Amino acid sequence: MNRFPTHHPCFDPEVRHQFGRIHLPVAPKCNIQCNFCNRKYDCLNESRPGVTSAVLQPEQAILYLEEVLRNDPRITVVGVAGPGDPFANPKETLKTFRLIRERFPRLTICVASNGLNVLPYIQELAELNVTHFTVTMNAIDPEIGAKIYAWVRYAKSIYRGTAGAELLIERQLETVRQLKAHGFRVKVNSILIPGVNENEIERVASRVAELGADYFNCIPVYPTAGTIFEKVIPASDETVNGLRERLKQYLPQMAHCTRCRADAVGLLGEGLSDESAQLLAEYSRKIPGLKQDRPYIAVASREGFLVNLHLGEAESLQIFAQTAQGLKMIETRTTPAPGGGKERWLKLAQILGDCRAVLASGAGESPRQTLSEQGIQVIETAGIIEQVSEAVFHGTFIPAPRRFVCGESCRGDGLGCG
Ligand SMILES: C[S@@+](CC[C@H](N)C(=O)[O-])C[C@H]1O[C@@H](n2cnc3c(N)ncnc32)[C@H](O)[C@@H]1O
Ligand code: SF4
Ligand code: SF4
Repeated sequence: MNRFPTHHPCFDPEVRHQFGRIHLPVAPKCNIQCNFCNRKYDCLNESRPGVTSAVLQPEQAILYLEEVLRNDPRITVVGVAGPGDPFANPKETLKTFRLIRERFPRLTICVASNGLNVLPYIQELAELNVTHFTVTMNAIDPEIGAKIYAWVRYAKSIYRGTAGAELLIERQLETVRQLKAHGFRVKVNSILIPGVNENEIERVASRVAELGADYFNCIPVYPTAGTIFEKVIPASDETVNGLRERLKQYLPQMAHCTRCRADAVGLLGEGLSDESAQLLAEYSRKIPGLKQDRPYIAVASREGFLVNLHLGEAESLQIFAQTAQGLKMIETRTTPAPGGGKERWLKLAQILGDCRAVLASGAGESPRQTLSEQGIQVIETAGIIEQVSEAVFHGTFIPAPRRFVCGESCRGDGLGCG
């Protein structure tokens, strides 16, 4: 397969007014904390990296992609750029790429990462014909890196200061080297933070050029509320242009980056239109793989009015059907006793063989996966049974209020507040 398809509006500036890209926001978590980044999900009015109006599951992302591609033939590239890091969410990212390849064998796929956890996946990415890769590198010197990265989480440990920066930088450099060895087109983003790394960017450009990188994107920092660098004054256009002129001796320079949202759609510069935002919201509530031929849904409830029990806590589930007269409770079914690992969920799948979904206020990864393999979708939701069940019978769900994920939107270290 051709490893260098054209028509990437970021890598090939000459096509940027004809061809567009879509970012699929399937990667919410991050494994580092950059002191300029604040990943807030739900703001429609802010157009900056790290923002998305919804997060999609891979299966939802494919349905959404199909609809966008049907309506916008300018889109030739699909990418994952957060809102966190694609390889802090490797399962979701790779599943999304696999589904894209099954459905759209010729579409150009790109991905943007901080480079910390890419190495284990490079071979698979190459096999999936992911062709364009962006690595963000803001320093070569760990002392400077320590001013930019609050923490780095790697192999379940947290590293801070120069130790964290050193680990990250080493892996970023090795990532660029191996990506090139596997034939990717590699762009390096470097965020210019005045007073912190303005003298470092040239070192980054020169090192990654030695490793074979193709393209360099020096991006002025976007001062973002809630971050350590929220008050930093970005470099002037004149300074950025002057720096890019100097950097040309190492690599071709990208000068048309529009610092996109994690859910951007269309030509560069087109953030997220109201219609696209609506579509994204709609698909983020769709339930893929719902077996409509199964008549019932099961509900975990304490009292039979609200969905308010975790699946693992429910000693019994109430079974509902949709009838001409509205929602009707058919019966109650006892669930298998706790313990027994996957066996417990396989038994539950048998008990719920005529159900298309089970609604609970929460569920672990194991029941989700086991039940879904048996054709029963586990849906985390909350609220009045009649309302949420109605939505599920129509193929959509009402999400439970988002739970706080440590380190995701605060500046914490991902280890808890205690
Ligand atoms: C949100 S990140 C997601 C992908 C990945 N985590 C990464 O860092 O490359 C996408 C790009 O946005 C950049 N970015 C995030 N916050 C920024 C800010 N406040 N100003 C400028 N660029 C920013 C990142 O450095 C990265 O190059
Ligand atoms: S790597 Fe940095 S810029 Fe990218 S999402 Fe994580 S914190 Fe934000
Ligand atoms: S942020 Fe820059 S490099 Fe990334 S998609 Fe937008 S224009 Fe392209």
